[in-house]
Amino acid sequence: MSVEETLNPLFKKIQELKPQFIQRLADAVAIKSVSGDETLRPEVVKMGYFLKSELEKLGAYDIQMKDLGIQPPPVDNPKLNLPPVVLSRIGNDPAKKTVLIYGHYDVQPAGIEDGWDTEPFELVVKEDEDKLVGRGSTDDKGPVMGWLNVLQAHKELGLELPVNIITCFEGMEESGSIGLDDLIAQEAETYFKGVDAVCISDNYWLGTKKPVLTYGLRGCNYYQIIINGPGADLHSGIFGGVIHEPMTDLVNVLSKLVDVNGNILIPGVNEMVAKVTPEESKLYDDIDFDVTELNLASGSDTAIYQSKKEILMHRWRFPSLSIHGVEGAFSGAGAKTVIPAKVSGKFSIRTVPDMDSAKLDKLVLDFVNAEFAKLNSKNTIHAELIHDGDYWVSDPFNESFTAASKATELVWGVKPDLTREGGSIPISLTFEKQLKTSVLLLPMGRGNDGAHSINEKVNISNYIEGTKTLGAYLHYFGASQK
Ligand SMILES: C[C@H](N)C(=O)N[C@@H](Cc1c[nH]cn1)C(=O)O
Ligand SMILES: [Zn+2]
Ligand SMILES: [Zn+2]
Repeated sequence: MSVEETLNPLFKKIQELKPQFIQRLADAVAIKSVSGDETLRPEVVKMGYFLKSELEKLGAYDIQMKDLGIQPPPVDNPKLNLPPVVLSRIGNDPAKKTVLIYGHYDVQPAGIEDGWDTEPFELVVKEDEDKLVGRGSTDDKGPVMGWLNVLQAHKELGLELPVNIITCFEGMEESGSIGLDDLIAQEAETYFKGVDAVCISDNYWLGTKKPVLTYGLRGCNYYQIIINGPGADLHSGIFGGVIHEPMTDLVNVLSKLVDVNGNILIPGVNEMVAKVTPEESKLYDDIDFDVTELNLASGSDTAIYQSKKEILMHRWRFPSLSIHGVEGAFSGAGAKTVIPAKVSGKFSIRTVPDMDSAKLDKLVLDFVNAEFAKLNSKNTIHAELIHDGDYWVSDPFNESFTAASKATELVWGVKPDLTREGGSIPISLTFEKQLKTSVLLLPMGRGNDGAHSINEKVNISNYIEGTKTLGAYLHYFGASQK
C-alpha cells in the first residue's frame, strides 16, 4: 500500500474525532501552566501529569516524569522545584526509525486585565471564525495535543505507527528550558538512544495562507537590571527632587541600549554578527511575504522596514533588543504620586550566528554598569542574566525535511516555504549536538496567532489539518529506508 493510501483512512478518522480533539485542547488550556509565575508552579506540574495520563490512555509506556531538581537563582522562592519532563515511548521495533517529539506544556502569563476579549484559560470555540482562542492554543498546547491526536487516531483505527516515538515534553520552555540541557546529555545514550530525527512543532507559519518548514531559530539571552534606592516607596511631593530615584536611573540606563529604529547601541554586539552572503540574500526572493502581512499580524502600521527582505532579515538573521517591562514600578490605573524604592528592568537580546553568548553577556553587563556609573547616582545597581538559549540553523534538505515537505503538500496542496524563525526554542541545538541527529521544525499555527499576546488563537483548520500533517510526516519519514 502506498503512503497516500494508508493516510486516507487516517485523515478521515482525524476529521471524525475533531470534537474530541477540541475538548482535549480545552482541557489543556484550562490548566494555568505559566512557568514564569512561581505561584503557578503547581499548575505547571498538574499539566505535566495531565500529559502523563493522556499518554497512558493512548498506549505509551516507560513513562518517566523526570525530576530536574530545584530552580536555580534568580528566583524568589529558593526551594522552588522545576516541573517534570515527560518522557514516554510508543513502539520499540528495531526495524523502524525512531522520531523524538519535543514540545512544551508551559505557557506565557495571561490575564483578562491585559486586554483579552475572553478568559485566557477558557478555550473559546468560534466555529464561524474558524478559531480556538485561549492561552497556549498555538504555543504550544495546540501542537502538543496534535501529537496526542495522531496517537489516538492510530489507536482507534488499529493502524500501526510507522515509526517508534519518544516524547519529550517540558514545562520550562517559556522560561529558558532550565535543566533540560543536562537531562538530554544524561539520556543521550539511554532513553534517547537510537533517535533518527527530532521533530518540533512549536513555531508558526510566516503569514496566514502558506505552510512553512523552519530550519533556523534565533537564540535569546534575557537580562534584568535591579536598581535599589530608598528604604521604602516614598511620597514624591516630599522626596521628589531631593533623592536619587531608582526609576529615573533605570529609564536612563534602558534608553542607552537600543534606539527607536531597533539598532542595538551596545558596542561590540553588532560586530559579532555573520555577514550576509550573496547566496543567502537570494534565498529571501522566493518567500511569500510582504509588509501588509506584518501589519495585519501586529495589528498596526508600525513597521520599521517596508521591504520583504529587510523585514525577514531583521526577524531571522540580525539580533534585536526588546525592553519587556519594569517590576516594582507603579503600573495601575490612576495617578499615584509614588517614588518606587526598588525597580527591576527586564530586557532580552535575540541572538544570531556568529554571536558568542558568554561574550555577549560580558559586553551587555559591563555596558549597563558603565552607563549607570556615568549617572553618579547614589542608588545601587545589580545587572544579571536570567536565562539564555542558543540560536540554531540547519540543513532544510535532509530526509526529515523531505518527509515533512511531502506531508505538507499532501494536506495543504502546496509546497511549503522554507523559513527561519525570529523566536527561540533553546533546546533545538542541544538535541542536534547531543543526539547527533537532525532537528525539524514543523509548525501548526499561523503568523497572526498572537503567541505571547492577547487573544492567542489557533485556527480550527490549522489544528485539524496540522494534526493530519504531523501524522503524515511520521508516515513519509517511516517509509524511507532506515
Ligand atoms: C518559538 C517558541 N514557541 C517560543 O515562544 N519560544 C520562546 C522561548 C523563550 C522564552 N525566553 C527565552 N526564550 C520565545 O521565543 O520567546
Ligand atoms: Zn513555544
Ligand atoms: Zn512561547
